[in-house]
Amino acid sequence: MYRHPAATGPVHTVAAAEATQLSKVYGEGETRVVALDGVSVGFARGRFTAIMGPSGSGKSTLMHCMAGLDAITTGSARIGDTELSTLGDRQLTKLRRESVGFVFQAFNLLPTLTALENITLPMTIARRRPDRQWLDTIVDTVGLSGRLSHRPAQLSGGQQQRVAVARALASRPEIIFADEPTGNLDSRSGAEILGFLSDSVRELGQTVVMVTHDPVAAAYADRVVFLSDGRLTDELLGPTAESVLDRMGLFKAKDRTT
Ligand SMILES: Nc1ncnc2c1ncn2[C@@H]1O[C@H](COP(=O)(O)OP(=O)(O)OP(=O)(O)O)[C@@H](O)[C@H]1O
Repeated sequence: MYRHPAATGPVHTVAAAEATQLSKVYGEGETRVVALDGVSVGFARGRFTAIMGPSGSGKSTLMHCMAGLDAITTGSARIGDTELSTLGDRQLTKLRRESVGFVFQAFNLLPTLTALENITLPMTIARRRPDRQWLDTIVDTVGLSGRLSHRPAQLSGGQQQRVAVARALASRPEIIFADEPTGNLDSRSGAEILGFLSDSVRELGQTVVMVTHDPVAAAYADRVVFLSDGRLTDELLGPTAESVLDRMGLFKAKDRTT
């Protein structure tokens, strides 16, 4: 099992990441916003979870807090056995580099590097030698074999996002967080990316958490958790696009009656 060097206490984790009574407050006085209000949720190992909810419900905040990109106000956020609030900036940077993979809506590739250099960049920075066989598997999985020496500007949006997915997978992180990974893609490229993310879970045992607005995207996940006004309000196992839509409709109907 993964164990961060800074971790203390007993090993008891089944979740790759877990929030317990997690609250996040931005600002103070008149600008105070409670973005997360006592959220408790676990993201099981080797599972694909989608986070859904209306705009402003706290989806990105939850992802950022769980990924150690944003400090929590109260409660607990853990990756593996590591309590993020106990880590200093340097330890957090190390944890993000070693244990977390990211895929963002804007592909966030370095324009001067080739596809291969972008994929291996986090490991280059960490001075870790990539596992050649693993790298080949990933590059094959995302269908980039013929494009490794291309720079991002020479690749389509879908191919750039495939590079970002390969980069997230390359170091076999404890967990991958994807924030609207198909937001900038046409539906065919989007479906490919979602297919790669779910393949990485089912075939490679990766843990993936994805924020999305799209019921079709959410249907690739094993489980959907719904946020509303900073609270976890519902969840759906084995979602289909129809069941997600249905559930979202229900929320809208509830909103109208309260
Ligand atoms: N840095 C910040 N400073 C102040 N308030 C913030 C900050 N980031 C987010 N918020 C507020 O926290 C709440 C939750 O925002 P968040 O971005 O997590 O929502 P979201 O569900 O991801 O929304 P969207 O679907 O529109 O991306 C919102 O009310 C937002 O305005």
